[in-house]
Amino acid sequence: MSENSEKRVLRLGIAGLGTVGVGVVQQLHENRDAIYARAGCAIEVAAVSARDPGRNRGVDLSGIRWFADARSLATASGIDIVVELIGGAEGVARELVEAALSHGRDVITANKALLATHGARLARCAHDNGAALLFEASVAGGIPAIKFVREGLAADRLLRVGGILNGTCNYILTTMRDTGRDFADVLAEAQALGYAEADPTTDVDGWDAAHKLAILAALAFGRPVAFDEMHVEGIRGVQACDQHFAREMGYRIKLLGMARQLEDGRIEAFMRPCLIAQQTALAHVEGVFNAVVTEGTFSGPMMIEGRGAGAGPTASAVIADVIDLARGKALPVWGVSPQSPATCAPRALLSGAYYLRVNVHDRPGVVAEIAAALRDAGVSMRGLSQHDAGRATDSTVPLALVTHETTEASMMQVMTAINGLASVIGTPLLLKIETV
Ligand SMILES: NC(=O)C1=CN([C@@H]2O[C@H](COP(=O)(O)OP(=O)(O)OC[C@H]3O[C@@H](n4cnc5c(N)ncnc54)[C@H](OP(=O)(O)O)[C@@H]3O)[C@@H](O)[C@H]2O)C=CC1
Ligand SMILES: N[C@@H](CCO)C(=O)O
Repeated sequence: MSENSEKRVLRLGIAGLGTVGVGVVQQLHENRDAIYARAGCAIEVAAVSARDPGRNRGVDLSGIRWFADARSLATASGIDIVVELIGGAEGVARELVEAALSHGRDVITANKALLATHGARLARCAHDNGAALLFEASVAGGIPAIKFVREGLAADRLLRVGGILNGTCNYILTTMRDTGRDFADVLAEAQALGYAEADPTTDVDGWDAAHKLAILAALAFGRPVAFDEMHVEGIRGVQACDQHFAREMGYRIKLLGMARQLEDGRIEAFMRPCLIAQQTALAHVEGVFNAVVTEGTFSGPMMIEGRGAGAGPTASAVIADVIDLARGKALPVWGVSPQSPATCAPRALLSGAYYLRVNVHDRPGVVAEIAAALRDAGVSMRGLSQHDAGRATDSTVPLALVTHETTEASMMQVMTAINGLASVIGTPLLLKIETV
């Protein structure tokens, strides 16, 4: 941190001037007085970097040094904090963050992919070099999710952490339910509205939300999670009929992530579409909103909800980290000294009740075949529903059932058996019914 004779100034080097980077520059300008009062010093954008120096970004960058190579911000003079807002688990973002931390320079990032994938190594690097690594914006945009878990619940023993962590998916699922439209149709709308990327894979296949869950789990349980072992499923398999069945059965479909620590130290973690009871608070987190839920031994269940993306909310989280550093408040990355990653329990060990939807040829004996698959796996059915309204001109019809408590291993056996039936069309959809 620098001092001069007139006032203390904290100088930022911002890498990435897209949605979030420009939001940070704008908010630092528009909310200058309040930020000054809270930081106790002036915050100055001393340097920036992006790919295209010629692009008009709608903010005044005059007098700010431009770096063609973002990695130079790691060691350049006149910079107190590197703010990495490029994105991606590899490439320039990773190289910049590693170089800055190795140089003992504090880093703020919104990059959940980087933290979920390389968090263990980065935490060690920050620790070894006496640098801070802050990442409030990486989970759920404007919601202070990191501070909520790491600082607010520091005294508790958390039993689970999770939530609805992707606004694009929540928007698509909410709109499908409210309008009866199909996934592809609503995805196209989400892209036109700017919620989903042109390549929506990271969002709709669950990876963005899974990155965020990995970060929350690391904070909740004090050590990073082996991200490549986490069970991740997206929402592409959800059809309009599933929304219909879910409503009829008293549920809503949400892309939900949940992590729990098992007694043997392994982490049970999944990000997948789930059914949750429609009378719960989490079921009413709608549209682009996100929510983080925790359950602590001492604090009990809690939920915080808000905007999980966008320039304003995300920039506000980035600047909150800047203010923390200005106040001299930097904590260990995962709230405790660096630890080796925890392994994830295999998916088969999950248990609970399940929803299964199968598109079938509407002819005698089909239900008996499906019931036999459940019987053979030792799964007890709680209810079954079929609607003629869903019957297609080719006499195929969706059929949905819910089970009593069972194991994921048994449901995987059911899925294998059902997939082999001649009467089944397409891929059946299996959703966990999650108690929240
Ligand atoms: N958008 C959101 O709502 C949220 C985003 N985040 C995270 O924030 C980060 C930034 O996201 P967002 O602002 O949306 O991303 P954008 O795609 O809008 O912006 C990325 C920026 O990085 C710059 N960039 C790309 N490659 C390089 C490079 N090699 N060297 C220097 N600059 C480069 C781009 O330059 P140029 O403009 O010249 O192309 C652009 O300015 C990501 O980690 C994202 O996951 C987190 C929460 C919410
Ligand atoms: N693409 C994310 C926002 C960035 O984390 C979402 O839709 O929630």
